[in-house]
Amino acid sequence: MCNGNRGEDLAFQSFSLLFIYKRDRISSVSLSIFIRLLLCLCFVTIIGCTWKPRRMAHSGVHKDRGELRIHENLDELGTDLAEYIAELSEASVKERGVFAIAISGGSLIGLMGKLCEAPYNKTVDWAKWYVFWADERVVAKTHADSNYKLAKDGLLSKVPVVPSHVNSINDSVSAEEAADDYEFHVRQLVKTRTINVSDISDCPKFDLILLGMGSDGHVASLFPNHPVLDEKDEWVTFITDSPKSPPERITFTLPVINSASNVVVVVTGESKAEAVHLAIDDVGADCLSLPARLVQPTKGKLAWFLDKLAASKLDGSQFSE
Ligand SMILES: O=C(O)[C@H](O)[C@@H](O)[C@H](O)[C@H](O)COP(=O)(O)O
Repeated sequence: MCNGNRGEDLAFQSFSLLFIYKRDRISSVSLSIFIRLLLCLCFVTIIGCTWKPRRMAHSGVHKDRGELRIHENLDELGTDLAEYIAELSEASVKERGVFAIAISGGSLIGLMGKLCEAPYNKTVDWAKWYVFWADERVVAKTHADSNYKLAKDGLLSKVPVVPSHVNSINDSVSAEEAADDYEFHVRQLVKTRTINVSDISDCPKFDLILLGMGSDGHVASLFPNHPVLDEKDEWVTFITDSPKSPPERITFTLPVINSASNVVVVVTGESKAEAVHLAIDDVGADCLSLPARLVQPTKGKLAWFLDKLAASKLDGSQFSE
């Protein structure tokens, strides 16, 4: 019972006890034991009234589109996402001694914010993190459109990552040169196994690639019907005609995304519900051009972190608890 009645009951019990003590002269020892028990009862009652279990609105495994983690609200999604990333980090550091994570831009960074709070700001082995971008806008790193600036301001400046482990793009060259330069840099870190390598495709095998998704189903800077979706050899490519501003970007290609050990797609809001439905449910051939539909890790694990609004058009019959 978590309401005022409990408080009244406790007050009545305490008063009754004091009355009996005076009348029957109960020993002060028994009285102090009883009062301690009463205080413990109060504490347990208060905890019982305030503790909220971390509730996931729904979780399940889609028959071939990975794990769905659907949340009531952004706060709960952020808590679950932080825990998920922390667990992947711990497992990777244990296995490989490092955690190579590639992030995207957009609302994803804000939803990662709980990693900057207790306990993760202290429990995550941040010194073992190597941070990369799954896509980046070709603008100065100080520009408001920069994904590096977004992540630095919203996450990296608040946790003790090693600055030299933060791998941003060369922002002083053209989009094509920035893509070539970034790919060369990734190749060097694959050689040292800071980034793992896929035993199937020789692609870099990031421990985790975090993606957002647009309402058109784009992920990273891979947009619908764009030729870069067919890029099979390069690890990092570039576009100069992004339908989402700014126009010039570099991006991981699908072979790199699908070689990752873990891919997480974080999508929130009703405006994305149709794209989520097309990216996850079996809706026939017309969804195959959707970039998010083409995210299908070869051996890695795919997980979707959704709020209820983004998940509102999903066909629940296609996934099991
Ligand atoms: O550089 C970018 O623009 C992002 O990497 C992009 O892929 C983003 O993740 C999606 O557009 C979703 O963005 P929102 O979550 O902000 O809608």
